[in-house]
Amino acid sequence: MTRTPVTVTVTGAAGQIGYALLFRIASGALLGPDVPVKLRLLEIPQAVKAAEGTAMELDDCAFPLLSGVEIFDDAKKAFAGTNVALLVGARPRTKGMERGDLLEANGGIFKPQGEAINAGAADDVKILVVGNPANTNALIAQQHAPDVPAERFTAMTRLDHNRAIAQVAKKAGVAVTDIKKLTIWGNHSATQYPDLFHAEIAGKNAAETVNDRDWLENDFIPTVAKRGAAIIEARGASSAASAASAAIDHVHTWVNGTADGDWTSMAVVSDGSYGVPEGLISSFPVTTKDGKWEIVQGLEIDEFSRGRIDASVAELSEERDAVRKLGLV
Ligand SMILES: NC(=O)C1=CN([C@@H]2O[C@H](COP(=O)(O)OP(=O)(O)OC[C@H]3O[C@@H](n4cnc5c(N)ncnc54)[C@H](O)[C@@H]3O)[C@@H](O)[C@H]2O)C=CC1
Ligand SMILES: O=C([O-])CC(=O)C(=O)O
Repeated sequence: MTRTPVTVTVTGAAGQIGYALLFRIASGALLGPDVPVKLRLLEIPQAVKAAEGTAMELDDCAFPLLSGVEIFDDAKKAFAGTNVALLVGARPRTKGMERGDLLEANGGIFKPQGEAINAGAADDVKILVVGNPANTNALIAQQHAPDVPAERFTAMTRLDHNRAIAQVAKKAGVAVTDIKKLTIWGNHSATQYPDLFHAEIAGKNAAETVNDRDWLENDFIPTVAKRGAAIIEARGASSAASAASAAIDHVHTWVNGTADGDWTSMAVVSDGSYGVPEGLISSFPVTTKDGKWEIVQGLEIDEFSRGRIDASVAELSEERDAVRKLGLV
């Protein structure tokens, strides 16, 4: 039986993450090797031509699962009927821009995109916001889509999650597949808290197995939290292929489920769990099943972890206050 193609909308399609992402979606990595996809690319008018070039290359790959590519510079059209929306395009911070300016500029993108998703996306739409500041951009879009269940709006901390797994595996001299139950808490920013106290290495507590508190506090946490800046320093451009790979992982896990005995990190709308104020889009440990996520409950949070989680969540509250003042939420 031939399946109906799933419609996937990608914003910022002509950007560097878009270039790394689209080919993997079309190859089947996003949804699975038997799921045909239809791509809808959204760009600003100046970048439509570049998106057309990428679409030509997608044609040239003759991907068996790709049933069509359409390009738009109008959000309402791009999100009409979409099942999966990957919101990658955002306004980067430029010289002389204050944080408030950045939030305002992104509000100008994520408010209309939230409205467009509300107006025309498919009933089962799932949204991943990658464009920074990802958590607050997701909050802005979610607040302008009152008819879409809030839990469908998520923001990406899977890149941080994957970065943390890679660092622990290297430190412990094990395979990345031996690391389970890693959690990124809070904001996708330098305040994020990668948590090893609930993680496992080959079935044993990760923090105890590593048994190196100095490394955990002064190497592991800052390395993961500042990895984005380190990549920019080394590459002269921000993470692109790894960000695209994490976006694929995020949606694939959301749709296909977490493995038994493991969880992942996703920034999702808080229900008040772990003292995170309700409504903030904050990263938590989550399990997924049948296309739905659930926050892992009952983890004991010690004083050290409490302080780290609270600091990152306080930053999210400040960002929410700032966009409230701008009338964006
Ligand atoms: N959450 C995460 O872990 C990560 C997030 N990022 C963020 O992802 C975003 C994209 O990164 P890159 O692809 O490297 O940037 P880029 O600058 O190469 O591409 C962004 C693209 O978005 C487009 N765009 C701007 N406004 C748009 C709008 N209103 N509608 C549709 N498209 C629009 C631009 O024309 C451009 O082609 C940035 O905000 C970056 O900071 C990057 C890495 C990791
Ligand atoms: O810092 C940036 O612009 C890119 C980013 O979010 C990351 O690499 O984590």
